[in-house]
Amino acid sequence: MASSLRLAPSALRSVTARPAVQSAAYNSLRCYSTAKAKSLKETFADKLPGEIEKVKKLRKEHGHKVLGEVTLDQAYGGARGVKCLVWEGSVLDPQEGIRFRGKTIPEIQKLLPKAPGGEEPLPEGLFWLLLTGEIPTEQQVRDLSADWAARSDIPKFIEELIDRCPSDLHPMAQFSLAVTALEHESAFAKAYAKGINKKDYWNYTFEDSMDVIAKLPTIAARIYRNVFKDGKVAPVQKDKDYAFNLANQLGYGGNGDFVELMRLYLTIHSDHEGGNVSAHTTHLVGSALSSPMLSLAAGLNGLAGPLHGLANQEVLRWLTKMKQTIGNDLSDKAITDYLWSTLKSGQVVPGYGHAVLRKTDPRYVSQREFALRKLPDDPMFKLVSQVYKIAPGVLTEHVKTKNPWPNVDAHSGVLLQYYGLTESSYYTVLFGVSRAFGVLPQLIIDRALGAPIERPKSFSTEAYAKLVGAQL
Ligand SMILES: CC(=O)SCCNC(=O)CCNC(=O)[C@H](O)C(C)(C)COP(=O)(O)OP(=O)(O)OC[C@H]1O[C@@H](n2cnc3c(N)ncnc32)[C@H](O)[C@@H]1OP(=O)(O)O
Ligand SMILES: O=C([O-])CC(=O)C(=O)O
Repeated sequence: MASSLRLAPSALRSVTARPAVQSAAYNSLRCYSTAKAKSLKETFADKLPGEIEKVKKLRKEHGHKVLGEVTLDQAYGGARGVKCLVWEGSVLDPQEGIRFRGKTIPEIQKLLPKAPGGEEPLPEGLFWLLLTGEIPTEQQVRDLSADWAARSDIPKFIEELIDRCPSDLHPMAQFSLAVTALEHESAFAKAYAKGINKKDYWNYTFEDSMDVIAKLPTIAARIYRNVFKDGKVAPVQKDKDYAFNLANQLGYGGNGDFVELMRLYLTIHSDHEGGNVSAHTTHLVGSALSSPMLSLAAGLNGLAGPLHGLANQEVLRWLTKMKQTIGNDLSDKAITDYLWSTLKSGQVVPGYGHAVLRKTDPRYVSQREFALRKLPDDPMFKLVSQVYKIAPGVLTEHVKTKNPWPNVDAHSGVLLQYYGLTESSYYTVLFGVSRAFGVLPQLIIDRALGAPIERPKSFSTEAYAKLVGAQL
């Protein structure tokens, strides 16, 4: 691995050449500052040789050390706790929650650049942080907004593909279809077909990742406007930030609080280390050198499952049904009874529990704080707060659940519905836009570090029995 990790001179040279798509709009936005800031690609390329050396040294000196043992229960139990993935952007502590490159959510809320007059961090800054480990300057973030806006056009055939989807095809299926179809634009796939040196993989992965992220708001908004509104999508405003454009294309750009919510939402839903279904899938599919488009689409298909990202849709539906059942009676007893009726019918309480977390998710906390500031009197927020008071006790009494506390999905829907985005079947698409900000930086890093094809070992039950000395 060691020698294959060195960066080809061609890859280093090409980082300074901006892709043609950045052109006019990009240059017009340079008015934010006259001095040229180092671009994201240059920053990453500068750091790369050091990162490669770091991993090389670590593996050379400690590669033989044992990280832990794997029990038979872990093999049957969804590989919970097995240490076998590398993920640079974030690490999840069961008690404390997520840290992005070592920084907590309150810290990144403080440190990352904001939009003029805004309070929430810009997701552009988070993407920069996840890829490079550095906090970008305001100008670097503005340049990134401009770069993405300049790359945002989607091919006509993808517009038509989305338009031809039946309106009762789930928005996540439409989203995944459109992202898969972006394969047509993949610089990585085209270069690979021609034949490229493996040391150049990251360069094409970077360009594809930037293109995909840039196009997601237009794709996501087209799905929303087709399924739920008049089918018309506003053009991307090239001088505005990413979250503003997403909000505006959805049809909510006139509400500054919703735009701020999108900035927070896209930032906090991005990354949750490498083992969750969407991150792991994107990484796994990418390890076969499938393009970033195909890898992300695979991850989105995983995010669309109800135990993962679709839980945000399930939470709002569950809360709405609860409201229909208990009406205005938000007493402890009414909520307790409803929770037990869900559990006794063999269903999960959506938005509660987690495979790793053992405390309230800090992403839940940051959304709750937003709600306390912006919508303290909203009836659905009051219901969410009351469930937060009661559910952990009920789930503890139920015994089964290892974590009785709420996760990110327990709070996101209530914020969206407050601003009029009530179509819960759409919610996971927004999660998917954000998740691209977490999984694509790692895909670039994977290719830059020469990560191999992923292939863990499996056994049949008979073979495991033999391995542990059991008679079946
Ligand atoms: C962005 C995200 O993906 S965050 C997670 C979103 N998903 C949800 O909110 C759905 C509800 N929660 C769950 O289903 C689970 O807590 C998961 C999928 C998140 C984690 O699953 P696990 O790591 O297997 O949880 P855990 O070890 O606590 O599960 C033990 C048992 O408790 C049950 N359990 C866990 N959470 C809940 C819950 N919220 N309601 C009822 N039962 C639960 C499990 O189904 C399992 O039951 P089983 O033994 O009959 O199979
Ligand atoms: O970490 C997990 O398993 C699920 C989760 O919260 C996420 O992916 O955001």
